[in-house]
Amino acid sequence: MKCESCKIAPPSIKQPSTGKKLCKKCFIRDFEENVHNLIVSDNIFPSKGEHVAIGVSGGKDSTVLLHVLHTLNERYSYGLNLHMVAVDEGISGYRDESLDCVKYNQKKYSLPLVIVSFKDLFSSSLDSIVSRGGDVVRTQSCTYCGILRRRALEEGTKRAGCSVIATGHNADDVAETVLMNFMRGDVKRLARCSNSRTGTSEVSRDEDDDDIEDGGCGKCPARKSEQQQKSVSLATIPRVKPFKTSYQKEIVLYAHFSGLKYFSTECPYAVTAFRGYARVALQRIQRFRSPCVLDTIHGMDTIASAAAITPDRAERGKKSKKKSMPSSVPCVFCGARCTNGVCQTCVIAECVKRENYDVKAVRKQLEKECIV
Ligand SMILES: Nc1ncnc2c1ncn2[C@@H]1O[C@H](COP(=O)(O)OP(=O)(O)OP(=O)(O)O)[C@@H](O)[C@H]1O
Repeated sequence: MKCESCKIAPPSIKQPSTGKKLCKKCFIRDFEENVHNLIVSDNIFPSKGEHVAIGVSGGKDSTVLLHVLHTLNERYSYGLNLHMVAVDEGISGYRDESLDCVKYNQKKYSLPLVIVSFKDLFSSSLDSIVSRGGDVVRTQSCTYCGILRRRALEEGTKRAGCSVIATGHNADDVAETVLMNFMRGDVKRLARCSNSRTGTSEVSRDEDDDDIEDGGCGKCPARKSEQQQKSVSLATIPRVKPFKTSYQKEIVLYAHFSGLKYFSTECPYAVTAFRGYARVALQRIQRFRSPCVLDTIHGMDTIASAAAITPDRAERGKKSKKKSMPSSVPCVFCGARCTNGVCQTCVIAECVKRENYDVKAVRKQLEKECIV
């Protein structure tokens, strides 16, 4: 039997997305070409010379992203200046080990690396936030972590002098997010969550997250300092997902065939959050209808673009603008756009600082103290 692509080498794998039997070399090339095609068709990196911060956790997705972007940047002369940004949340026995992989890859690719830690930014590691917050925080640790991590990733991006963040979110992640937002009836997030490039200045930060369990903007610092004031203009750092249409299974196979070194242990705080239900549902449906992941994404893209361009919808949008879209305002602490005057990241950072994990109560206090 011969590889269905080159018709020369024996096949090593049945490609999960197409069912084609491919040899190792053709599989790798095909994976890379698919990512390149998305980068070109979605104009993911519009400017040559752009400084791109790759969010690297040491896990499989971001390790493969680093390798593929490095490869494609050279092969197709994108002219990108690649940087690595890692967030140390302070999870002992987990993040410290995955950061070893990050450091190994930093040497391998000789790219600049910035590491930002929760301890540095929020004066507490995730371990101590969880141990001080008890069950209330433990059950929502992914939400706390996601919101603060996103803020940290942006701070790292700024420190690295980059204008865009690339993350390893893959097709499975994006399809799960579409389902989650759909099931929550969160139309605003739904309209954006399948975009391969997000984070524009018109969008309220509180509505512009993609991988956070329970909302939150991740865009603003905890305290309004002179240096952070300067960062306000960077509160709109765009984020790109070059793996938006790459299956998780193929990313793992790619890492294996390319001999990439990554950290694969599950985070000790991983809980069965809402995302878990969406994941299980998609996995079950995939057994009967294998393309359902990409179909969900493409379906969402089509609906989102149709909704944006239908003239009658635009007309209705104008008429009902005031009612349907609460206008976004700058957060009083950091200036990032939000809906209530204090963005969710500042609220969460304040919860950590005050050691009061009643998020609603802290929000109320902050609003009372800060919004006249
Ligand atoms: N600690 C971190 N530092 C820097 N970037 C991160 C970190 N954690 C996550 N990211 C970025 O966010 C993306 C999605 O992370 P998430 O934890 O949801 O997925 P994952 O499948 O575990 O990713 P990975 O396999 O890369 O760890 C990662 O691919 C990476 O680009």
